[in-house]
Amino acid sequence: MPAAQRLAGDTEEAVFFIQKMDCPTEEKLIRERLGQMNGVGALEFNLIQRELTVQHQLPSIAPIVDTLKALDMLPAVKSDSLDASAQADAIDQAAAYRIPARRWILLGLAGLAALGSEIVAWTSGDERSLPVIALALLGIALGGLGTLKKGWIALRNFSLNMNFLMSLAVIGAAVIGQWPEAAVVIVLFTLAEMIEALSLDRARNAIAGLMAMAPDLATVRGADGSWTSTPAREVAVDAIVRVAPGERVPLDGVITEGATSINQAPITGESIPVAKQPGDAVFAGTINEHGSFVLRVTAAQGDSTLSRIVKSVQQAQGQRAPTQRFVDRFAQVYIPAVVAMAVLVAVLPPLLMGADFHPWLYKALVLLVIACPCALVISTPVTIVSGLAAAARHGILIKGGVYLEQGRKLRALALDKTGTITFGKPVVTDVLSLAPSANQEVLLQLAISLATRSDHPVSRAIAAQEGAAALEVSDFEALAGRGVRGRIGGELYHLGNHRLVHELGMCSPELEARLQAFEKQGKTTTLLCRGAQPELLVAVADTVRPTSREAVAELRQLGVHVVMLTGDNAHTAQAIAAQTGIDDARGDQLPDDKLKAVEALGTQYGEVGMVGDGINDAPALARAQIGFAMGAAGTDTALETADVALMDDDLRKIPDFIRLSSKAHRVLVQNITIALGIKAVFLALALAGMSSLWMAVFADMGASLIVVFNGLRLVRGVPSRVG
Ligand SMILES: Nc1ncnc2c1ncn2[C@@H]1O[C@H](COP(=O)(O)OP(=O)(O)OP(=O)(O)O)[C@@H](O)[C@H]1O
Ligand SMILES: [Cu+]
Repeated sequence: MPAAQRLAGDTEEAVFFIQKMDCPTEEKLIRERLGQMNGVGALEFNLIQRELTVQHQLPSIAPIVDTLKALDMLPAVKSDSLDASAQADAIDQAAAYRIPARRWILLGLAGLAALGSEIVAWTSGDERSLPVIALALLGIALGGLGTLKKGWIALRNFSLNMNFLMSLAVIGAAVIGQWPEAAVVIVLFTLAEMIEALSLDRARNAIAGLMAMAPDLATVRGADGSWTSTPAREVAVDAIVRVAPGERVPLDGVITEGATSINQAPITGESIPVAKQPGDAVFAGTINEHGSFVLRVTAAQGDSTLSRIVKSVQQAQGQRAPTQRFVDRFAQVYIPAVVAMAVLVAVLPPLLMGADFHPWLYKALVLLVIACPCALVISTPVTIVSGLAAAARHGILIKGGVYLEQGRKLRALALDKTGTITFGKPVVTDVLSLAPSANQEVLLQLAISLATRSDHPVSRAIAAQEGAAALEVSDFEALAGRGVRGRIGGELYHLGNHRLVHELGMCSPELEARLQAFEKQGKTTTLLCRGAQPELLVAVADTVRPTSREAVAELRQLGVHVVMLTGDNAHTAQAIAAQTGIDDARGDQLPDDKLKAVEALGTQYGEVGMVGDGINDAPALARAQIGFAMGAAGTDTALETADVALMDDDLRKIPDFIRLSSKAHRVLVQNITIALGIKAVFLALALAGMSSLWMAVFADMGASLIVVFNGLRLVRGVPSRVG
């Protein structure tokens, strides 16, 4: 197979919708032809969406279209970076594609003709009488011309594919006088292809079904204040939309009036209603339970969180998972090997042993049918897509089949504390003046003035304190992992943690003892230092999420070592870890320490996952085999950068993800075993002369159906938490 050329410099991209591309054999054919064209680079196939993405450097896409047409692929242009106006050509064909009734009727008639031919041959005892041949030809003409045509194209392009093998088998059967059998085989094969196309549609619908959750219409306020029903896709950002009780939210937005509770299951997978009030974000597709409310639209329909989830799942399934790559490589060797074997079977026994020519030729034809790896090749993508779709429904967005396959191998998981194990919304619990003479009010005002300038959760907690108005701060600077500093009224102040105080050389045994008392209660301590003197101590406490403890226990059951990595001090880390059931907690971690910790976990345990907010742990997240982000429904970056994004803040979704990964793995192994097992059985039967052609086709069809339905089983859901 020609490798895709590496194109240097800028490339253009065109996306085609190819209705006829529903079997991996078509992919192979296209890959072989387009791969040889000058100026064509990477090709990306998405069989389930029937999409082909071509990177190229051609002045126009016409030659690509011509090549595809010559292969009888009937491409429709979905997008073309050279010609933006081409876009409308085929946007929703994938969704609208159905097998036309005409084809089913033709196939039914073909089946009757084939059956008739079989019956006449059987009752008359003559397989080569005129009526038998006429009926068989009728069956082939009605049901098999498509296959024969594709077979001919494959032959012209020297591509050994399923259609070619089938055509050869049918022609071979006719040549040796097995007319009824030739007709039955081709009808069965066509039927199998149609059923396979249908089942792929089901896999695709698993994804499209996600999108269908957002309503098409929105009630929008016009300039005159009246409400009109408008198609959601036409509603612009900042429009004002009303949502009635029981309705689904049509677009992403922020509530401006009214309060309600919303079932966010379509986004987060969690059906417990969430209370919403003005200022809260709501998502397209979620269900408004009680109140009626008004929202200001924050994203057009195509950019809504739900759309982005769907796009992300579609992209994810376009990338090949490791098993799929293996299966594809295997198929490349398998087909030629079986074909070579068929040739030997047809030629050797008659030549060497003077055996009868006919029975061996027949066996060879059966082998050709068995050579079709369709079931094998289709089994993996169907399983992966089903798994990705099931996860998305459960509020877990997996960015590629790779991660779905890898999840079950996780042996260690590093968690960040603030916002991951805890809510990340600390509140001030204690304020303590360290200099007895000083005025605490004034010190607190200074602390608030500095804290107001920072977005760090600890600073935000302090800034939220009641106090006199914030003072002017100059030379403000944030000190990562430590705190902040700035000048107020000409004097330099530091506001930061224990580490900062040490680095400034301001700690004392007395202060140490005071700090420890708070830290051991799981509180985070912050000190305000004037010049060279710590003067005010502020302790803040964060609440552990109730789901964290359960998640940690489940992870441990799954054999995953859980580690807490936090920038907070070691005592606080220990205290919070104890509340959560984590026995390995590491505090005082700067971003670089977190990275090193993840690396060390990798060598000690194997595959490592990391959950973080991506601010102070971006390097560690990138280094982990799987980087998780939480609460992705609200933040764009988390949705985009994580390998696996949890749409809400429930850590229990990680054990769910691992279980889904194990289940997907089991289904993959089953599918490969079934596909290869059936082939092996029929290989033996064929050589023993005990399999007929139609049995081989039937077995092939059966195997395809079994693996597809087995794969689709995954859509039904994420394995439950109990047990
Ligand atoms: N802007 C700031 N204002 C106040 N304190 C800060 C600030 N930045 C850092 N700190 C102090 O430094 C510590 C470490 O901060 P860092 O941002 O590295 O981790 P974190 O967000 O607290 O915890 P985690 O690593 O679990 O997310 C904080 O616990 C806090 O005490
Ligand atoms: Cu100290």
